[in-house]
Amino acid sequence: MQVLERTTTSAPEGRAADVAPLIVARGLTKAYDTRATVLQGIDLEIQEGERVALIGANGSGKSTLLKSLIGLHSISDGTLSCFGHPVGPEAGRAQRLRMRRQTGFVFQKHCLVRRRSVLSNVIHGLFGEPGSWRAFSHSLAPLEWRNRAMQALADVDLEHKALHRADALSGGQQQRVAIARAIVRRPRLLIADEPAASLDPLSGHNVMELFTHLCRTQGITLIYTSHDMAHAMDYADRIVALKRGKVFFDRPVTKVAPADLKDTFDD
Ligand SMILES: Nc1ncnc2c1ncn2[C@@H]1O[C@H](COP(=O)(O)OP(=O)(O)OP(=O)(O)O)[C@@H](O)[C@H]1O
Repeated sequence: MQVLERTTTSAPEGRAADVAPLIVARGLTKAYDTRATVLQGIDLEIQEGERVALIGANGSGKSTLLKSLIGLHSISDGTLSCFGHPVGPEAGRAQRLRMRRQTGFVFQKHCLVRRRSVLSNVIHGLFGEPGSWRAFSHSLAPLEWRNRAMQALADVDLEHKALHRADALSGGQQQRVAIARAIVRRPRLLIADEPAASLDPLSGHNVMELFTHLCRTQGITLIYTSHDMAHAMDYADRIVALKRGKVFFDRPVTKVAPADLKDTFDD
């Protein structure tokens, strides 16, 4: 693939400084049950085009925050808006669907359908579009969806594997297929929960480089969690550190010192 060179991080070019944030959270609080509050009054604004790394110790609330920000988890208190609209029960079905269409998801376990072709797996990213049953297989999908999926595969440099079975690919290649599945909707926002955690160092590096490339070329906003501090420092514009469900620090990556990272993980 063409994106092996390590690049320096910078905000995407051409971003207007005065546009409304893509995500605004105020006093965001989340409790799964009455015994423990997992997120405690999070204030956060994320601008369009930013790459934001969420870091923190196990159980600090990174995944919960990631999923809450886009309405996959309900919040217990506070306010939250995404794409300029409120997230939560007050958002109607049409609005939730609109939000989903603008968001791509990548998780540590890519959950591809092993026996299906790579192309079909990418087309599965179009479930939720009108006529979704056609997204079941590439042979049912309209030409326009197949073309979009081939373009997404080209973006992750896997066009040549389109008709291979998903389980015939390496772990790193399968994660790139999962990224193609996430970007086939042409999302404004990509949410990635430990996207490189199950990959070897080189494949992990390639996946993070690929995110950087997609964000730069397609203007996608990226929010990802990582336990790998090199992945946080090298591929984000900004780091949000959580400690016991609160924001411990939130600053541009250029202003994060090694001591900040150490303090994040100290008890
Ligand atoms: N579905 C759930 N139901 C109940 N409690 C949950 C649920 N998901 C997470 N938790 C709890 O919320 C807390 C934060 O979990 P979360 O997965 O958000 O943390 P994390 O920082 O992503 O952790 P890790 O780095 O281990 O993935 C933990 O105490 C966890 O047990």
